[in-house]
Amino acid sequence: MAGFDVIRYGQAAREICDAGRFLYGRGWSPATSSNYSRRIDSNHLAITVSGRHKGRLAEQDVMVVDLTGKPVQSDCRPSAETLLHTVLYSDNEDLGAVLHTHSVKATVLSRLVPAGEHLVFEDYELQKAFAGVSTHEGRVEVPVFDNTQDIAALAADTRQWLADHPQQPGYLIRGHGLYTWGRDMAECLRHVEAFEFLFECELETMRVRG
Ligand SMILES: CSC[C@@H](O)[C@@H](O)C(=O)COP(=O)(O)O
Ligand SMILES: [Zn+2]
Repeated sequence: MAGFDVIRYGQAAREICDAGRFLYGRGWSPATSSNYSRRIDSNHLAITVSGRHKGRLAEQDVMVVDLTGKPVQSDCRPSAETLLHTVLYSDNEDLGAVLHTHSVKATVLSRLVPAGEHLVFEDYELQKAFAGVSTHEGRVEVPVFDNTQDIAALAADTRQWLADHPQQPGYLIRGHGLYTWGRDMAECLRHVEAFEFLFECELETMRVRG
């Protein structure tokens, strides 16, 4: 007994591999950066093995962990940032996928937001690409957490923030990248694209204003 449905694992692994090819192709997951996960059931998720090239993922590059981040039937090491994924799934049973990317725009913009401030998207039609947003007339607040190698501490900080702001679609880590999530992989990929478009708009606005 695997302890999880192997057919669902196979489907999750294929979705993760396809997402990797797309995100690497767009330049948003360079040089083995990034990690991706997909829920299998209420207690298991499929997640990328640490250090793998995201543009060339195959099924053996995707493993199963439980919601504490413990590997299930695998000798591989899961993503070093597994806890940033598991806290999201633990606190939201409707969550089906999490994508972490390292684009140039996310990285640069995260360094330009002053310490203690959020990035705020306002009056962009494309905000409606985020789940639950039906008008441009709202605010999407994106917190910027300081980067750290202490992933357990960062996971605790992100968990607290999400508990206080349950509708937000993602967060940045300064000088590092984006975390976003969705009910399924399609929604999660849409969120990555929406963030990237909005990051570019913000950076271009700053450039034009000087
Ligand atoms: C290639 S440096 C990026 C890593 O330090 C990390 O931030 C990352 O996104 C990938 O880590 P991984 O352990 O492969 O999931
Ligand atoms: Zn990273």
